[in-house]
Amino acid sequence: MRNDTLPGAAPDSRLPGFRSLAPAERLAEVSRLAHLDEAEQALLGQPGGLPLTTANGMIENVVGTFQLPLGVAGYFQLNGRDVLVPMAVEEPSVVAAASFMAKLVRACGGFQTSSSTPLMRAQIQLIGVGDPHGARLAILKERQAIIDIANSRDQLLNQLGGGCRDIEVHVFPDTRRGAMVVTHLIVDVRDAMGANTVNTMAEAVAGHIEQITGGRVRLRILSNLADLRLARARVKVSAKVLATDQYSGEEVINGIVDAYEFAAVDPYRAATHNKGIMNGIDPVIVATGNDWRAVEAGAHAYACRQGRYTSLTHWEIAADGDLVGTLEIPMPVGLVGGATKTHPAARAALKILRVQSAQELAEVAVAVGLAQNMAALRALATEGIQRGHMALHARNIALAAGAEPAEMDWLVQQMVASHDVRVDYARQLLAQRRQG
Ligand SMILES: CC(C)(COP(=O)([O-])OP(=O)([O-])OC[C@H]1O[C@@H](n2cnc3c(N)ncnc32)[C@H](O)[C@@H]1OP(=O)([O-])[O-])[C@@H](O)C(=O)NCCC(=O)NCCSC(=O)C[C@@](C)(O)CC(=O)[O-]
Ligand SMILES: NC(=O)C1=CN([C@@H]2O[C@H](COP(=O)(O)OP(=O)(O)OC[C@H]3O[C@@H](n4cnc5c(N)ncnc54)[C@H](OP(=O)(O)O)[C@@H]3O)[C@@H](O)[C@H]2O)C=CC1
Repeated sequence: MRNDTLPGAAPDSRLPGFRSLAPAERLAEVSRLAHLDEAEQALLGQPGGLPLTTANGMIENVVGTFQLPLGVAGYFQLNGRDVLVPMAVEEPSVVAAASFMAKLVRACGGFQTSSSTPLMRAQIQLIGVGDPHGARLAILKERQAIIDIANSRDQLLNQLGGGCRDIEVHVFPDTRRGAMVVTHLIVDVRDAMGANTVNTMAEAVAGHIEQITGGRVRLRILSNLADLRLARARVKVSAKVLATDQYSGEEVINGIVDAYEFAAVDPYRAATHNKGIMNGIDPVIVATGNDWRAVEAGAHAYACRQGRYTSLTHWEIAADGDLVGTLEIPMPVGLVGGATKTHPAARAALKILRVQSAQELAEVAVAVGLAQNMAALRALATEGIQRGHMALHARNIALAAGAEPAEMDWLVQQMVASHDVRVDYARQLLAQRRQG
């Protein structure tokens, strides 16, 4: 049984004083809270968290490793459970925004999350049949035989309670290359992302499908539109909690719902709105060694499922006046396979998250995506994105302008106070200071 009340767990989402610590002190604090051992702590503290020998085994033609900052967002509350969220990302204000929303949402009961069974689809493309609808029924008649062949390829997955569960057959009678009959294997991949698992099964059943139909199989590959593997998060936030110094809670709620409606009707806005959601999701996917291209592809394809690109979130006003936000998207992530097992920092990130199944990880990612969208809409619908974002971006600008560590805080304060966060202005300030 997991201990859901960590020693040192904050009564709210703040990690008191955390942001003013040095990185090594923050790591020591997270290690204490997440029970990281000395080896894990040393690994996260070293550049990139990835030894070159391991990197060399992961991809081809390795010449080095590429590093990203790893931050930790304050405690998210998911179904009553406290979760520290590691986020690997290059963009300023993302970790701050996630932490901020974790704090606001906690005051209203936290995130409610759920997820479907981890079902992935593999597609087997069949061509060269004159009677595609007849071929479809012939394949469906062999449903159990096809499932059995698929399952014969992964005994371990079967033992773990997963495996091929069903098939679907889709007919495209009229493509420019003639009729196509596409068989889907529906596979419960348990705690794997599942691409390799289902691809192996798709290749295994191809010969049988050719025998049944007399056609020719071409592609045998998973679909990244993982619409049967959904993770969901919901928040309900009161006007009181959302109010700012300048805007009442009701104004903030109406602003967020207007912003949502804009994204719901206009694909130009929806692309940016959904990018804001992925600002939360991708850093969790990257930190845990998962395939962010697969998650991105699935999310954007899902956003188009009604024939037009639209918002992935929904924002509504409940009967009691509270703001209700929901997000339901494909979340093909794993705890085994891919880099999740080989990248040592990814293993440490999973330990910080204390997730025990791919479904739990999927639920965390979707909650952080919803939080990130809420933070962006709250800022956009009120004072605008630039003040909060640029104040944090100012550190990047100061670095780009060549500030030394001792000059950093001073330079950031100067730029933020004058509402002018630009490299040339930063250089000018530095030159003036250095001239005395
Ligand atoms: C940036 C904030 C949070 C400032 O928010 P604020 O109210 O100006 O700052 P604050 O100092 O009063 O802090 C409020 C809380 O934010 C967190 N926080 C604040 N600073 C830090 C920090 N340094 N380190 C860690 N946590 C921080 C922390 O939780 C803090 O609470 P406290 O701990 O003080 O009780 C807010 O303005 C915000 O949420 N803005 C949105 C930022 C955002 O969305 N960034 C993404 C980049 S823009 C983009 O790519 C997407 C977009 C916008 O185009 C998507 C779209 O269009 O929909
Ligand atoms: N279009 C795409 O998105 C594509 C992505 N990929 C890549 O595929 C990789 C992910 O593939 P994936 O299949 O997850 O990786 P793996 O094949 O490495 O891992 C899955 C295997 O792990 C074993 N396993 C052990 N424990 C479990 C468990 N609890 N639950 C489930 N399986 C378990 C299973 O059996 P056994 O040990 O018997 O194999 C399973 O087949 C990623 O690197 C991704 O980038 C590849 C091709 C295309």
